[in-house]
Amino acid sequence: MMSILTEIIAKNSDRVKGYQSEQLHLSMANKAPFLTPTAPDFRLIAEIKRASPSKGIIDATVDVVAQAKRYEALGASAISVLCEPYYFKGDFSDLEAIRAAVQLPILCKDFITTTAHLLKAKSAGANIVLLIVAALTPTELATLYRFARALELDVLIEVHDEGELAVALKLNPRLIGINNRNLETFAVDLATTARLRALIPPTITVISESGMLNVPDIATIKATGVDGVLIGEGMMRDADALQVMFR
Ligand SMILES: O=C(O)c1ccccc1NCC(=O)[C@H](O)[C@H](O)COP(=O)(O)O
Repeated sequence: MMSILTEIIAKNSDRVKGYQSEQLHLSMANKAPFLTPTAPDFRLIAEIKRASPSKGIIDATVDVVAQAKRYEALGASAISVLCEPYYFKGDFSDLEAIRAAVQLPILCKDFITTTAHLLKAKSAGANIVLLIVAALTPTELATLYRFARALELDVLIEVHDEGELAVALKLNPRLIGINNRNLETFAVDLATTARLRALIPPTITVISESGMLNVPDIATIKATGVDGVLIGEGMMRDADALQVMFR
């Protein structure tokens, strides 16, 4: 059976190939870095997510700029924008519109497998990109990581288990994301964060990703000592209920 990651990457291959021939305007400096010494102890990366493979439609008609401004007002440290169109109903135009409207760092949430895709993310205004260990060979990951860093992008390297974490740590990264969602079964296990967090040196900023829907979920994750959380569905459904954890 094809894994969902393989399926998503295959479905997007024509879109991604198109980035190789796009004329892009690149502004090199990262004017909104995520990894700053003044960052709060516990950060929120709030995600804009119309739909997902695990949940279907979440909010197909969301005003992405209004939602981003809401996240900024309630204390988010960064905004994650899904740019994948087929499974998440996102688009790079969302990222560009949000970039024009808010000052916060923006994470380009996409399934990046090529350097042209990194250039596309940079030119759209992203400050952070996601690289998923499970979607890349170690050599591809290293190449894309170095290319992204040369573009002055922060890189969130996403891991799901100890094996992927060992691959990520070889890059001496500054930022690691622990995904609580098993991408084969879509099952969420928040204990994944506690297990893997204990294996990551304290110099690395660690973000727990996925499956936090309410304040007790976030409190459970905060108690593991991670530096922040990335929340999509929970923020789309009831941002006001969760903001108490980030004030
Ligand atoms: O969310 C999914 O169903 C999903 C399925 C397959 C690959 C990736 C997927 N999600 C991408 C993400 O990383 C999440 O959007 C992000 O961690 C936020 O998750 P959540 O708070 O559970 O919406």
